[in-house]
Amino acid sequence: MPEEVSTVARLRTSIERAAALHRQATAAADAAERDLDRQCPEKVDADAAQRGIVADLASAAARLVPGWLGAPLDVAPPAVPGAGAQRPTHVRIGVARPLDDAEFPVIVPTGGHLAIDAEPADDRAIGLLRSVLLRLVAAHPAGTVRVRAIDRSGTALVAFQALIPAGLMREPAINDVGLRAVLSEAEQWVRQPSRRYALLLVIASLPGSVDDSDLARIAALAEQAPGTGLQLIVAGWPAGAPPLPYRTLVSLRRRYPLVTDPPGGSFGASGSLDVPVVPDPDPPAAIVRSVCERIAAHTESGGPALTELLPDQLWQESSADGLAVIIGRAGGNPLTLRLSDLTPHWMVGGREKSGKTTFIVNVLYGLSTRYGPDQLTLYLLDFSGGAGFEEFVPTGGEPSWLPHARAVCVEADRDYGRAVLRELETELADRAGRCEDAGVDRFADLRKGTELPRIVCVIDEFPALLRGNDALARECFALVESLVRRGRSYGIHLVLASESARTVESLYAKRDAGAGQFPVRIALPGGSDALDPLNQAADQLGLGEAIVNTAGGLGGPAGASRAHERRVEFPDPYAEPEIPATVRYKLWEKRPDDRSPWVFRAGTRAQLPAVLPVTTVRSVYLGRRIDVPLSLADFPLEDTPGRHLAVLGPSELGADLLDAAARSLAAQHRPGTAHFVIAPFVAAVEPLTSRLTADLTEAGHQVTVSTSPQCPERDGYLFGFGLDSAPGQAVPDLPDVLRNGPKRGIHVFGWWRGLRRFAEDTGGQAAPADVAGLALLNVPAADAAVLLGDPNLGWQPRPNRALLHDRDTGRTEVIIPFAQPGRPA
Ligand SMILES: Nc1ncnc2c1ncn2[C@@H]1O[C@H](COP(=O)(O)OP(=O)(O)OP(=O)(O)O)[C@@H](O)[C@H]1O
Repeated sequence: MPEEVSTVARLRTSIERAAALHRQATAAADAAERDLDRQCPEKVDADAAQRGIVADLASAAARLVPGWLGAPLDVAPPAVPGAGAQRPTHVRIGVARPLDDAEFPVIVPTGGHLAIDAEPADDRAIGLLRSVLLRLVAAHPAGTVRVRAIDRSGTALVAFQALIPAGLMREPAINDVGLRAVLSEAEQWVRQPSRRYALLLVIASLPGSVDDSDLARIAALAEQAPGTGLQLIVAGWPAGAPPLPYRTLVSLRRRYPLVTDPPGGSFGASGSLDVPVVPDPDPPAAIVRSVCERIAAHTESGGPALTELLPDQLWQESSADGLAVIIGRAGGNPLTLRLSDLTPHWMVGGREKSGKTTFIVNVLYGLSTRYGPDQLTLYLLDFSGGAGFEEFVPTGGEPSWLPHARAVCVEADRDYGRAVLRELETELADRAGRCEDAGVDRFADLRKGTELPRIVCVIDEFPALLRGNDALARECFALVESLVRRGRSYGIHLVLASESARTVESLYAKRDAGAGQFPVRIALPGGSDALDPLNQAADQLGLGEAIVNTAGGLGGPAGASRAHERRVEFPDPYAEPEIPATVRYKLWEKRPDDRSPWVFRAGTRAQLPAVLPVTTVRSVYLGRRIDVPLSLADFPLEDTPGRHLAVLGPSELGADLLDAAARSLAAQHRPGTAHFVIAPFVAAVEPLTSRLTADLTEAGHQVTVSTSPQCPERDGYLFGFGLDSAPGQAVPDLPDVLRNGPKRGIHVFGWWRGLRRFAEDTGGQAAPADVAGLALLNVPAADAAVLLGDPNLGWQPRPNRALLHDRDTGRTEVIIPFAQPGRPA
């Protein structure tokens, strides 16, 4: 709302300025006439004064309509078309001649519309329309204006045709179907205007079948246009229809052309400009064609492309003193931004779909082409819910990856985010130790004696990681704060992006963190909160534009030049998707080794790998730990009392966990050296236990299936599926087996769907002493806290996660449990 108000206010100011010029002209002409009427002896002087005023008006107008906007169009072109740096605010429509030999330009604001009203056969209307269109097309910075036209004849705009292949204009609509398509597009524009482009809706003539509802839609567009970059230029508006809102009318129906007040302004009491007006003539078609061809050529090579951000040769730079990357174009030139001691971390803000991921992806291509993997390591975490970094990891159809990437979190999970932050903190401590040993305190100095890559960790939508007040959020917060504060000295850099960058304020609100740690702020559309609250530089950005501020987001005095702040245009790398695809492939081909990044997808099931580690003490493998390399979550089977595992919770993953445990043990035994006793107490698990039995038997193991299971005397494993359904006591002497089994090589693995039966079967206690391993699936939080004797446990059951507790080591961790192949995620 405030934006609309200020747009309307600006519109009004510029209109009033134009109106004031005209009022002065009228007043001057009136004064001159009065002087003449009085047959004043000073008539000659009055004429001179009047000419002086007209000359002043002409030069004032010239300032508002420089170059193409105001110059006569039938002579040599006034300037290179499309080279303007600013959007036009006014455009000339003709000249006013208060005296036969003195004239000044008549100009109208581009924030309002232009309606031209003439007899059907009067060619002056279409000539004026073409003249205004030409001026606007030529004066806008190349490629920043789009033209949509409606022209029943289909021929009025042929001279502008070169704009069509350049994507700046479409074939004019010639009938009501085309008209409605154009109106729909303009309505969409008004709802979601681009700040990068202006839209000219040119109506050279309306189709004969146009009806009142079409006219109402056009009028509504005119009404809603101010502030959106949409301007209507309309010839042949039906005489009986209500006037278009916000328009200046040039009426050519009368003997003398009449120009009405511009919207929001007034020439005087009559409501029109009371001096003779000569509308601009039709511009020569050759000039129109040449302007459009040049604009089209500019446009094709106009917007920045990904290739502009990339070096000619891969991996030529050293990161010892910092990382540098071209992020886009500012004022037509490439703009380089650094991750270094002075600008260690960047913060990127922008509303949903403002191009944050695109901006970051550009930066990643720029960095990874300049620096080799020995100079740069990347950690990429996407909490935005998109698939932002998917292209950097192997996928089904595309085996390549970014060789610099160590970990890529495609579907975010706070546990994995914390794992990455912990790894970075460990790395930071290691580097700090190395610096101390070497007696240096800058990364650049440490690098003199050793090869060590700089690390860039990108966290898209980082507030998702820090939000909340649970232990995990607090730990992440502390880790980010530590990395922000100390990373610069050890070559560790953060790029944090968010829709609401304010979250980060709390990071540096703490005195010791210091706002200076985030000197680089990058505000995309809607990303003003990445800047200082008083800095409005990002209020008017379009897609593909950003404000880059290297002074912590601070603006400066109004009107002062800001050396620390640039407006940047950055490319859409997917505009030509084969370019990033080729770059990725080249980088991958040049990879120094075959280690692909660790890829984390929160919802993806984990499966028992075919090859397991060889260890002195046998372990069961139950899932993946949520650490950076997603290491195996194991439960070692020492021979001490209680080395058994209880899987708890009704989730069907309970059976899968026992299955993984059995298979992992089978893989560690030579055939014939272990006895597996399988006890399926619930019908639903029988397909699974049948497959398991068959596979273990095929591998040469001794397998007994029974619902009245007996424990082997030595070296055997009992797997009870759904023990809570077992009639009476499922396993004779279970408490004794639990206590004394392990020293005979006997271990029990049981899945109880309810906690009470588990307690009864294992000794009647809430936290049985003789089962050291607990894997909790969907066990309610309160029960879990009691079971583990930890009121601050904070375990919340969730899909595809289990809580693994080893009473003997005291370790409790969230794991991704192994699931049966084909188990839906
Ligand atoms: N420079 C650009 N030129 C043209 N289109 C662009 C440009 N940058 C981004 N876009 C387009 O804008 C859309 C949104 O971009 P992107 O996904 O990068 O935004 P985002 O802010 O990361 O979104 P989200 O809020 O989902 O995280 C995409 O369709 C993208 O192609």
